[in-house]
Amino acid sequence: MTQEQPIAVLGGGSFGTAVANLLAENGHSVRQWMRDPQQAEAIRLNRENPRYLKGIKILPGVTAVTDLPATIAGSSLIFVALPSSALRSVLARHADQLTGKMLVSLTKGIEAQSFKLMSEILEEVAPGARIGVLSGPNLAREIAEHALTATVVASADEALCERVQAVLHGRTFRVYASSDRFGVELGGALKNVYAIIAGMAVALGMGENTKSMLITRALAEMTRFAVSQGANPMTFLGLAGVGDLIVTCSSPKSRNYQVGFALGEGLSLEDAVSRLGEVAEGVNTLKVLKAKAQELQVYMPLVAGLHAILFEGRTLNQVIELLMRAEPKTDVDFISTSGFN
Ligand SMILES: NC(=O)C1=CN([C@@H]2O[C@H](COP(=O)(O)OP(=O)(O)OC[C@H]3O[C@@H](n4cnc5c(N)ncnc54)[C@H](O)[C@@H]3O)[C@@H](O)[C@H]2O)C=CC1
Ligand SMILES: O=C(CO)COP(=O)(O)O
Repeated sequence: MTQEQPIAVLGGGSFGTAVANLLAENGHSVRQWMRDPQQAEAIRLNRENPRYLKGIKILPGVTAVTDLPATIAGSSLIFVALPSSALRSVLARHADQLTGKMLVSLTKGIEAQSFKLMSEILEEVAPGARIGVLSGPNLAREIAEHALTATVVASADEALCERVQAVLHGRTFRVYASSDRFGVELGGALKNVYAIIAGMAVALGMGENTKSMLITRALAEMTRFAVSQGANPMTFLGLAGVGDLIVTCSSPKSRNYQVGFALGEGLSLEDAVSRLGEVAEGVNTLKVLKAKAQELQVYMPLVAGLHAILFEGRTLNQVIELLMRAEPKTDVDFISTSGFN
């Protein structure tokens, strides 16, 4: 019997660890690459990630490794769970090894200067690779603790979607397929910004009406932006759109929500981010999104409001006053202007 090649997961953080464990649970041999040799050694010895997902046992099928060229060479399917700020630089060094491989981005961010999504960076770095993204309401700790969870794999490459479904589907994890890679990936990146706002609202003791208004108007705003980029608004009604928006805006387990909550408690942005000690992609996404919306003249009052508080010295009360007094608008305007029915 031929032995299956190991599957690679790049990234030693919460999500890489959760996905590596899921794959191992389904009987696959997994190489989880991380840059920190001490962390890899600790996982080999204690079967637990010393820094992320504490208390979760890492299954024997997961091997923590630090040799990236060997990890890439040994796998035809590679999941990338690196922060958006690191993805390009880590993979560009090994571009010549990536031809023909299936690369699936788990990263929910946008590159600072270029405004590129992670799969677009992968395409640039590895033009000969087969590319997909995985996105949905997927809090790492809940996946690791076997909460029933669903996600979306998106790619124009149907065989890639089928392979990802085959390796990840399990007792507690369901994978839906989509051909709208752009919409699925954009949804995952944009919702992080609104989770910061939602966390802030909770810290400030705002009511349930307010939370519902925020989430719903956030969906309108992110869909409006996506439509301006040529995306299909229907994707935003799926798991990777409204699904991920709901979980990230309602859960104290979300790191972006935690940053917002800390801001609402009165911490500075710098202190909020350093208290977290993990990646909160929404902070960078906010900066690039505000600039892009302005350039494209897309109306995004929540993004503009959060940006004004964090980077332009406005107070929360000033921003709330502006938002509530803005001229009356129609409710689901983003659908009627899109050209989609
Ligand atoms: N944690 C979650 O619940 C989910 C996270 N994601 C996304 O996955 C991506 C990664 O997030 P997490 O694993 O949660 O982050 P994390 O903060 O838990 O871990 C980040 C990991 O990346 C490593 N890293 C940072 N810079 C690096 C570099 N230059 N080279 C190599 N490794 C580097 C860190 O050492 C750490 O192991 C983010 O884009 C996030 O939005 C997506 C879905 C769920
Ligand atoms: O993307 C996530 C859930 O789907 C995780 O969100 P945070 O990065 O805010 O923890």
